[in-house]
Amino acid sequence: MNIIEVHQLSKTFDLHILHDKQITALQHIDMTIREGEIIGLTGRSGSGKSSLMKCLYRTYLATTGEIRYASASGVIDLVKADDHAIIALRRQEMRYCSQFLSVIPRVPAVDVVAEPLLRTEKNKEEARARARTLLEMLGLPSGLWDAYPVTFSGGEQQRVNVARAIIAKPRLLLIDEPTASLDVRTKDVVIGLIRDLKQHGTSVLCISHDEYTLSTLADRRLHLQAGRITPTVTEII
Ligand SMILES: Nc1ncnc2c1ncn2[C@@H]1O[C@H](COP(=O)(O)OP(=O)(O)OP(=O)(O)O)[C@@H](O)[C@H]1O
Repeated sequence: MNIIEVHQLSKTFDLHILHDKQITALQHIDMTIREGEIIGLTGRSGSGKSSLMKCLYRTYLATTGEIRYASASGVIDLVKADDHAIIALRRQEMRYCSQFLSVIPRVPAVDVVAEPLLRTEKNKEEARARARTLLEMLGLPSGLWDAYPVTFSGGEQQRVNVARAIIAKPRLLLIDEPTASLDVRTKDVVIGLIRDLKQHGTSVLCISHDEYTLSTLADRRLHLQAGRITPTVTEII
């Protein structure tokens, strides 16, 4: 069964400060994601990968088209759904993990990671224990677990970000460059954790430029070129 069906999705930005110049980021996108499928999303810089992901997460509102999402409680069009429905989906079943951690001031790493569980789970200590397990698997030194991620290195922040994205086992995970700036061992851990999610039924759309990650993780690839999905990869990425 498809968890996502995208029909004729386009996204155009109107740049008011540039005298209403228009930038077309996505054009007539048709795509599907099956339950438990991992899709690798590739394409050159500026080809529209992040815009597509943000349209699926509704950070960006698509200009035209339809995104049918088979939620746990029925099919919903993510383009037309009201904001309350989108917020509920984000809390319960969809997660977007950008390349960069948006750091929450004065919240220790373990709570940043556990936060998606802390909202719902009664047993807060169990949620924190799960967060510590993930941080340990990802090789974040234990001395940093209670520190604030604002001062962490890029790779350390990325581990926190990935752990936070997967801790609540979302139904749909949109993840941008999860293995960039990680060493090979940690890369393998991230790949293993995302594969575990797939076993649990999670569908994943993963932007990556890393051939190792794509070849070991993705069931299928979609390639974007100037805002369109191309049937085959025709350019060097
Ligand atoms: N908020 C925005 N306002 C205006 N233009 C935007 C906005 N977001 C993206 N764009 C434009 O849309 C096009 C696609 O950008 P997008 O970030 O989706 O590409 P990308 O493939 O993710 O690139 P990268 O690999 O460099 O992250 C670019 O021309 C970009 O300038």
